[in-house]
Amino acid sequence: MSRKIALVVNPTSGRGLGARVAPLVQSRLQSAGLTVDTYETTCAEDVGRIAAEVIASGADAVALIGGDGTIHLGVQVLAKSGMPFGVIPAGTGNDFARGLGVPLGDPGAAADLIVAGDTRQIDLAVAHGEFITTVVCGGFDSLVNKRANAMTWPKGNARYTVATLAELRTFKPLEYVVTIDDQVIETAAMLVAVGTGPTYGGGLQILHGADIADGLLDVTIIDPVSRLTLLQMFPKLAKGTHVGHPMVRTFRGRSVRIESPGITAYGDGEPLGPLPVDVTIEPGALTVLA
Ligand SMILES: Nc1ncnc2c1ncn2[C@@H]1O[C@H](COP(=O)(O)OP(=O)(O)OP(=O)(O)O)[C@@H](O)[C@H]1O
Repeated sequence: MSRKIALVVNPTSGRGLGARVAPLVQSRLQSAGLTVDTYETTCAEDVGRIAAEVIASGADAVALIGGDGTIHLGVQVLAKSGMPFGVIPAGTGNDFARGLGVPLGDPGAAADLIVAGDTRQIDLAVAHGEFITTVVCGGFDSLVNKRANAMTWPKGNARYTVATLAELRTFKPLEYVVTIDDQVIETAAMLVAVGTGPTYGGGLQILHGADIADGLLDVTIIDPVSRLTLLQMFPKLAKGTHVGHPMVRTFRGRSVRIESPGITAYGDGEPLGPLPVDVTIEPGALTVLA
């Protein structure tokens, strides 16, 4: 009997990329002999509702066409369900797909991973009662995230560059208390980021070397640096070569609390709520086709 795949499409992801790649992905899956039921979301709430329907329908797996925001919504329902979950990246950031090693910019190749059907278990972080698939941040980066989310221009990752330059003009280091398991760190810092996946902001390796299946949270603290030094760090973040910089500290742990007054925590690029935020880990919570 052929495997039954539910293909859930956010047509608005990546400014319409989701809608554009859906027919190609559907026909690739069908020509490989899979039975495909396609669902198109009409609003954010549809993602979780359809994911729950799919789990109840007895489908063998679910594939999501979308970006990190759509995946975040779907994972709230798919986590701990045991339902194998594949991703066709179609967003602007695609950091979850990047962390999994799913090919970007090649929906056919991403669909082939779903056809292959190999599964593995990966970890999820939990913060403010939500599953997080990539990074929780609270600091300079959450201000950049907030500004970038509100921008309609420029398109794609260039938004983060423009937002970074704008925030840099006025940003001052923040006072933090960061608790990693039993270790309490009181420090001034530019940002504190924690999570399971290595990147955010469309490929910035803030948690360079993070293993999505090691049962641990990775933490990066960037200590107070000048605006120029922070700016110079961005190309290094893209390559992961910021690690080893004397003002970059990295840690691993099972629970992390970030406290700093007046800052909002972001998770998977979406606002989670004001700090403090407690981040914990759910090892192996998601079954992925990748
Ligand atoms: N029809 C829809 N179905 C699902 N979500 C929708 C829809 N219309 C708007 N949205 C909103 O779109 C948001 C963003 O979608 P998504 O993350 O897939 O794309 P993106 O923002 O282009 O990419 P990325 O998050 O990778 O930067 C979702 O979090 C949701 O709130």
